[in-house]
Amino acid sequence: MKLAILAVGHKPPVWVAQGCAEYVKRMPRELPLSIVEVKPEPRGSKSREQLLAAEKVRLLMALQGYQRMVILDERGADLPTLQLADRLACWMRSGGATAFVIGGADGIDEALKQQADEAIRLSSLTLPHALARLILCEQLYRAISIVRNHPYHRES
Ligand SMILES: C[S@@+](CC[C@H](N)C(=O)[O-])C[C@H]1O[C@@H](n2cnc3c(N)ncnc32)[C@H](O)[C@@H]1O
Repeated sequence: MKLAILAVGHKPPVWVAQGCAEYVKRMPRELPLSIVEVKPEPRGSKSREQLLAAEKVRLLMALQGYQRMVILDERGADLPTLQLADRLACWMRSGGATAFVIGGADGIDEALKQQADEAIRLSSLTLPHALARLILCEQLYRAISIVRNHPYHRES
């Protein structure tokens, strides 16, 4: 099964890119993780709805070929790490590529959110999208480590 993070945004800071690259590299061969950057709509005189609608079109293009869409949203469901690992194992059994969508500075279009299979949050805090990307990479690596009984994750 393949995983991808579809992130609305330009190149993140170097420390985010390096951190993400490290976790992408650590992912096992049977669960490759890629990061796809989706161009943000240029900010200007457009309304938030117009910006998000334009970004939605680009996200829908990028989502082609993925069978499962998981939206990252601070208002999404709480998914503790062990539950994320359970969910990941379940997705791996069902098969199909999974895309995680991270919005840009203004978030994600409401209609696109309604189309998602799941909406999860990493915290109840609003995170900058680059940081959300890095945390998600680490949590996906942690989750697959749990699934494979790798000692990266330690229970207290
Ligand atoms: C700066 S935030 C956008 C905040 C925007 N005001 C909103 O209403 O969603 C950019 C993106 O980062 C992700 N994000 C930010 N905080 C998050 C959190 N606590 N959990 C999951 N994703 C988060 C979401 O995908 C969000 O669309």
